[in-house]
Amino acid sequence: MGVGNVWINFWVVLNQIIERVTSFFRRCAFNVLSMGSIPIHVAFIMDGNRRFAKKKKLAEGAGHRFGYLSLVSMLKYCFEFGVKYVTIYAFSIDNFQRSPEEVQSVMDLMLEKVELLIREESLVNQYGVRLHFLGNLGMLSEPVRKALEKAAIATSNNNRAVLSICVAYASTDEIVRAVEKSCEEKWDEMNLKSANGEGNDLGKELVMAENGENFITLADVEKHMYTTVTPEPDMLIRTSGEARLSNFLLWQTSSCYLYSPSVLWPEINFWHFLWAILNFQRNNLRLVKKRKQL
Ligand SMILES: CC(C)=CCC/C(C)=C/CC/C(C)=C/COP(=O)(O)OP(=O)(O)O
Repeated sequence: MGVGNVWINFWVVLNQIIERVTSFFRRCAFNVLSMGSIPIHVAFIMDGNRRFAKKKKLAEGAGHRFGYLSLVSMLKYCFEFGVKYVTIYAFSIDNFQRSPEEVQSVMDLMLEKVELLIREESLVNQYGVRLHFLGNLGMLSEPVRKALEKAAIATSNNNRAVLSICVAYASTDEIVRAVEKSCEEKWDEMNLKSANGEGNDLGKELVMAENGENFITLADVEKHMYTTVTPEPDMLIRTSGEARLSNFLLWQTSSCYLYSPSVLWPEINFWHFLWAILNFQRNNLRLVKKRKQL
């Protein structure tokens, strides 16, 4: 055996030992934290990828590639910790206004990684995660849309957790669409009543509308949101120190704990995640009370 091979074997074994030791410490830390409340649903705004590339003097696209690695680590920590739902802001409708090269580069990355995520041995299958894509998917190119549909179908039998990936997403777009659908549904219902000669009911509804009562209810709108498969997030982590929602889950986050560490997304690590959970646990009692009052 050459000296080169000895070194390679040494590195492989060393990395395995490091992974086992860190995994042991992770489990210890999780066991301690599990005594407190665990968020059921965590959402991420993965901010700071381009700034990371700039800081490290890398090509812009490299920032998003490193960002993907952080995403995989965060998913692993979430699912190891027992989080059941994770939602990520992968591409906003506003992001389409970036240069065509950048849009293409993120789309290529998404295509490549979604293919990886549905492989048999992937993290998604290891943790039994169903992939759910939400947003105005009609804005995507056909190959990307087809790849996302394929991934959703390939993971549809996984039932231990859900990863919702928001692509071509804007919360205001989601709300407008849900209100439109609710109105259409209501009009159809009224037309049916009128066709069945139930004029009285129809009359009552028109009087209600004239009196300023709601023509459609919160429940009507909620039924048409993209997020019906998940409960509301308990914690939203946005990296790079920004404490804004940037049109992400505006409807769903009224009593969600927002945590915004100053670290850039590709730099986020286990300790940031742990610290986020600790902060969540400190604030959760107050938020649970608030939710009950709503
Ligand atoms: C399979 C899959 C879902 C892959 C997703 C990969 C990934 C990390 C996408 C992030 C996309 C994005 C526009 C992030 C925001 O950072 P930014 O570009 O706005 O960076 P900045 O805040 O520094 O400008």
